[in-house]
Amino acid sequence: DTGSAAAVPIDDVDIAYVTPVTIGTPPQTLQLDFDTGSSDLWVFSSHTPASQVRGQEIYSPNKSSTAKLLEGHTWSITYGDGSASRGNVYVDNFTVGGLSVAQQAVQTAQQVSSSFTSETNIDGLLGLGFSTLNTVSPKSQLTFFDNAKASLDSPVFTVDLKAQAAGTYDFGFIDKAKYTGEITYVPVNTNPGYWTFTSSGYAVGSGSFSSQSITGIADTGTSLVYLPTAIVTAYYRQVSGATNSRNYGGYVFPCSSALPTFTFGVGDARFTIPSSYISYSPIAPGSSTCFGGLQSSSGLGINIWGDVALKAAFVVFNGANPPTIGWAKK
Ligand SMILES: CC(C)C[C@H](NC(=O)C[C@H](O)[C@H](CC1CCCCC1)NC(=O)CC[C@H](O)[C@H](Cc1ccccc1)NC(=O)OC(C)(C)C)C(=O)O
Repeated sequence: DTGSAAAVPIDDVDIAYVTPVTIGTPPQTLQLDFDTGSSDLWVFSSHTPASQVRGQEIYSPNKSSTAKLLEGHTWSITYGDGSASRGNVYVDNFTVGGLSVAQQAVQTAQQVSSSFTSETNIDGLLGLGFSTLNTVSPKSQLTFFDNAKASLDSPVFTVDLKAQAAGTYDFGFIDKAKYTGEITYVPVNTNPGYWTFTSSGYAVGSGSFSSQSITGIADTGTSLVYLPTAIVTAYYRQVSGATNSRNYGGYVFPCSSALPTFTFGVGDARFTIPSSYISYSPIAPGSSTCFGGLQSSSGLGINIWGDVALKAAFVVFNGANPPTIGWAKK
């Protein structure tokens, strides 16, 4: 089996991407944020209080002839940005881009935090991290990828995110038309459950490449790139007027400033993030001060290669044993 579905930016700065999925019988279509940085599949549902729903599509298990309540199971999750949700669990038919899983655990929200309510374009999340991170209790549940893996032609999914355009999530195959040159694979550390790998170093603009190990997670659910402070200050030293603003919570700079590119290494391969991705967005609509797409990870305790980096590559998440991650130019 294989599957392929679109990854569509939800706004004009690619803060997140959503992918259509269908749940139940007859099929109910929702737009989910596919997230390699977590491992819960949860949706806005008929159990979500109306006061917390603002236009999101919902899943109604009572309208699905194949839905079954997972008795006594609950879930509760809090993400890095402080947003949270919790609820109960059903199993039902679940399809992504032609790839179906018959008894997928679908976590129905009974409570979502205000940031989810206000994010009207996201109807829920589909976790693509390792199932060890799943929060369902008393028995944790498998991700869609883990459930589908045995039926896939190859135990992989690939991520091709684009700037202000629809990209794709492919399951079970590697589409040669989506990348150029070779794919460079490196090991993945699955503890505690992210796709953690080690980059071989970085360069700012046309500067020399600094070979150093940068261990971090490949996270489709994080918008920006968060790296060690020394690297980030070296970058913004090349940007006139850049400051690390406590007020705006990170590096900002005059939108008119010239920005260097940022290159990162994976093994012997080199990937360059265009300046336009790092000139992320004005701090407010129409402002001449811009917020950087590269920020310090010092407060996070983990380095994160988010969408700003993933957009610059074609990435293979290889779920074989042992798992690896592959990066290619496109
Ligand atoms: C609970 C654990 C098992 C897993 C958990 N994993 C994570 O927190 C990482 C994961 O990738 C989560 C997944 C996101 C949660 C919030 C909704 C969107 C998905 N990432 C995160 O928690 C990181 C948050 C993102 O970076 C937000 C996302 C966003 C999207 C739309 C609108 C506003 C904000 N972007 C964001 O803040 O962009 C700015 C900085 C430009 C404003 C953890 O490590 O704690």
